[in-house]
Amino acid sequence: MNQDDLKKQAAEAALDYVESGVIGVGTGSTVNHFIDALASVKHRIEGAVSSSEVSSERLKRHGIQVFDLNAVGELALYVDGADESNGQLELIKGGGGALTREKIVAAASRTFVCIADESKLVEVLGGFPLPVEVIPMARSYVARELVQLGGTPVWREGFVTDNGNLILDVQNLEITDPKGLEQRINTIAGVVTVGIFAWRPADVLILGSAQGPRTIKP
Ligand SMILES: O=C[C@H](O)[C@H](O)[C@H](O)COP(=O)(O)O
Repeated sequence: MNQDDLKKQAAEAALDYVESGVIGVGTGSTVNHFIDALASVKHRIEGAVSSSEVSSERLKRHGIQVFDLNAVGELALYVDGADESNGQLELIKGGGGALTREKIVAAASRTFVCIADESKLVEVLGGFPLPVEVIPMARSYVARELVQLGGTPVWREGFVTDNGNLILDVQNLEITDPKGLEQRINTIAGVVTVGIFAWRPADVLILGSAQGPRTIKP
């Protein structure tokens, strides 16, 4: 099985968590499989809140209604992918640049089910360059501050987030204290969101593997 098959396997296993009402839907290639699978059970739900324009378009193409988060209350379920997860289900997210809306929808949801292929499970976060969304005028300042923290920020040139901001991908970080670093980077002026999800980790991690889907809870 290739990596994409494993993503699809994890995505389809997440359908077990879909009950009713409006559900939260994330962004990325694994979530694209989830959206396609969701279409087969769309009669169960009222619709979805989405974390990106790309996912909204895909949901609508399947005839799934997309709601504004402000128009619905707390969401029972959020399904999204990740770039890395540790055993506590603390995550790095934002490889697709959707981290800010993802963090908002995850925060507004009771249960966050993360779907990924098994290569995303790591001992220590930081092998994947950490995405940080920044206000455009703060790009150089924030980059200098991230260097002070021991990282090597690289501007994702040409990429603009759904919120009109920029992304710095921070290499060479060994994230031994995810909550501490999430908080620290959030205090840098000009940072909109850091892609560490430690204060709001996933509740369930479904990993696609050659042996079938594996579910991990912290
Ligand atoms: O901004 C993008 C998201 O955080 C994605 O969930 C993450 O990058 C994982 O993407 P994929 O499922 O394509 O590996």
